[in-house]
Amino acid sequence: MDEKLKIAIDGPAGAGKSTVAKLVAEQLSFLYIDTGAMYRALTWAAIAAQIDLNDGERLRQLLDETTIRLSNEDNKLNVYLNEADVTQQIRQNDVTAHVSLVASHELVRKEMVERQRQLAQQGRAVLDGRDIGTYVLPDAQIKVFLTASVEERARRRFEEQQAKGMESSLEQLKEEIARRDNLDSTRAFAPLKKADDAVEIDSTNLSIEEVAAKIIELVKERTR
Ligand SMILES: Nc1ncnc2c1ncn2[C@@H]1O[C@H](COP(=O)(O)OP(=O)(O)O)[C@@H](O)[C@H]1O
Ligand SMILES: Nc1ccn([C@@H]2O[C@H](COP(=O)(O)OP(=O)(O)O)[C@@H](O)[C@H]2O)c(=O)n1
Repeated sequence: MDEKLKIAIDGPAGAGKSTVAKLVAEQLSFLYIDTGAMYRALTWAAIAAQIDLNDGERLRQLLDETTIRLSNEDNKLNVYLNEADVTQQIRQNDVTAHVSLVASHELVRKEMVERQRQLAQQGRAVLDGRDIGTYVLPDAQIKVFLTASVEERARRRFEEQQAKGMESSLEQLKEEIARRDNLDSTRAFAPLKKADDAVEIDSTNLSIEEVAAKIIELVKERTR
């Protein structure tokens, strides 16, 4: 297998990208790079520093002063911002509500994409996000566009939040997901969209294991 093999998984919120990317990476012993966690970490830092999230130049300045490290310890993904563990904080509702605005700025994206390409250079890797197959790694050998109905995606988030003991409403989650998808797919720079050469997988009626198996099958087909 190619030492530099890359798997790009893009798609809307709640389609199962991170869950499946992590599983595929584990099964194939690839590095897993959660690019959404990087945008979330910057958003968390910007909120903490009370920066205007419409100000792309200021956000870029903050990013330039900030290190974001993704680490995989004991099968758990941890995210460090200037070496402080922010793994839990970046999943908070206020970060989720503002991350697409932060990620819409071209100045922010250019630097994030640089960092993501550098991380991916380390070897075989699975990256998940919104623009991996179209922009970050247009030459990735395997590209998947993972979707599911908005109802199913909201249901999954609802269950996830219930399990964590977080207050939430299904209707609100559906609205929030639809709003974020809209922002992500209509932004001017590197919007969420299926790459022409990506394989679309609709996970609405598939289990996590079934989606992972389909991706591993694609890898086997392409590397035969
Ligand atoms: N195929 C699936 N069937 C059922 N639940 C799923 C499936 N894929 C993911 N999930 C669950 O849905 C939630 C959202 O998945 P996640 O991987 O965070 O999505 P994304 O990274 O695309 O936003 C998680 O709680 C996950 O366990
Ligand atoms: N490659 C990426 C990854 C995430 N993002 C942004 O970051 C947000 C959070 O990404 P995520 O993958 O953590 O989102 P979830 O779908 O897991 O909630 C997305 O809604 C996008 O606005 C992006 O613009 N480009």
